[in-house]
Amino acid sequence: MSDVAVTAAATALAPEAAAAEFLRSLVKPAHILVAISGGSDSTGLLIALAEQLNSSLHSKVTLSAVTIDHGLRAGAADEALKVAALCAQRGISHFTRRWDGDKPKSGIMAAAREARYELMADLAGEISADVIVTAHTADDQRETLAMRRARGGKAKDEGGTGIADAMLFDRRIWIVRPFLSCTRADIRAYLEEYGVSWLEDPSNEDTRYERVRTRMHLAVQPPLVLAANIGAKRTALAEKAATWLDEHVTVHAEALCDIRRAAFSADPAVIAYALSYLTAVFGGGAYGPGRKQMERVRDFVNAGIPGRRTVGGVVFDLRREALFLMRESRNIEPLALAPGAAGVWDGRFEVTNQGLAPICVKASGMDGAQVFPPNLPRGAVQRARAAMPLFVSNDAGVAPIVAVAPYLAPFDRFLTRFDLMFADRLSIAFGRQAYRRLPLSVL
Ligand SMILES: Nc1ncnc2c1ncn2[C@@H]1O[C@H](COP(=O)(O)OP(=O)(O)OP(=O)(O)O)[C@@H](O)[C@H]1O
Repeated sequence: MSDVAVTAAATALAPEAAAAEFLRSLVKPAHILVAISGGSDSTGLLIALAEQLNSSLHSKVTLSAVTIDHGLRAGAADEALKVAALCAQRGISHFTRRWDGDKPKSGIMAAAREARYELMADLAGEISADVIVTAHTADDQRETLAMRRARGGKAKDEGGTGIADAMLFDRRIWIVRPFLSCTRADIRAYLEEYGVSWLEDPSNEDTRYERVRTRMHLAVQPPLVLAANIGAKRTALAEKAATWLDEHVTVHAEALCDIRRAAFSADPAVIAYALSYLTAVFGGGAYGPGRKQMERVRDFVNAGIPGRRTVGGVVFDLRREALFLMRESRNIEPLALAPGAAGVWDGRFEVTNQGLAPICVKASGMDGAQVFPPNLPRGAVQRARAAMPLFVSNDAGVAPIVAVAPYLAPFDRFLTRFDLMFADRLSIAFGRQAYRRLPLSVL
């Protein structure tokens, strides 16, 4: 058993206790949007929250519920109606939202999840909900960690977070998972006690899904193991990496950064964590490279021989005084924007066309403007300039008018609270506001 694992007996929370703890953590008044599929976990979460609120300890809390019909199964619309009926019985406002967009041929699960979060976040905006809650359980957590381990991931060390207990989606709304320390068995027993039934999702039995196979495998393993303090380890790492960032890293014009050589004598785990996120941000990726790749970069720096390496679309340019990072100026796709339209270019910049003509955003190449301080090495600056955005108007007579902001890809869609400290510092280094705005006192 790894050092991050503790037995369920020590940490599993009863559903009522988990609901009560979550309600206590909210800054009141609060409006909670419960994501309910109708399965046992999310039905349990809705009932547990409603019961706590009925006991009138939290009179300033409002509950609403949402079911997403992904348009993928014939029975889904019917299930949403059943959930709506349950909510009506309890006097809880219920909304159904349907995913009508084009469905991709591969990666349907990931696309459905993305669409689900998008629809829920939109609804939360419409009804002024402060927070969305989903009913991920300790069993889900255990399955996720087992799957990552099976894929050779880093679930066992501090880099592996599993499912986060709170996540900022799309810089818009926090999604919190109050049942992450509850077991499915306890939730079902709780519902049975209240005489509330739930829907069984047929895909839960479908062994074509990796999660279903993992669940079956885990069912015959020794008692439930929860990775309870993974979050604490990750938070500590994010805080150390934030300090490292403050002490050693300077960002220039949102496209070039230098890291003092002395930084590389720090704890390897801290360096790998920070470098991975820096690589994602400068390379425009949603995820950073794995720890092994970052350790190779660290070894390259510590070997001390000036030269260049490219990892994850980022050039690591080692000079005598510092390591410089910038986007590799190859493979950068142009982005067309109609008047008034906004989009993310190269995963790095959010651009809004505020002019009257259509524009194209592309890599500057040799035409890059001089936006960097004069004392930086020329080669590094030239490379960074070449990968900066250039705005070209489709109407030769009209100059492009744009608003540009750095887009920190790994944090702007799914920011976990473990990474909050590091994300805050990095966004400030990029001249952006920090992320902390939250209706939860626990965060
Ligand atoms: N169709 C749905 N409508 C509303 N909420 C849903 C729906 N599907 C899932 N959820 C919410 O998400 C939780 C987790 O569901 P599930 O494990 O099926 O999703 P997942 O795809 O594994 O997780 P993730 O939320 O990370 O995408 C549920 O307990 C519920 O709160």
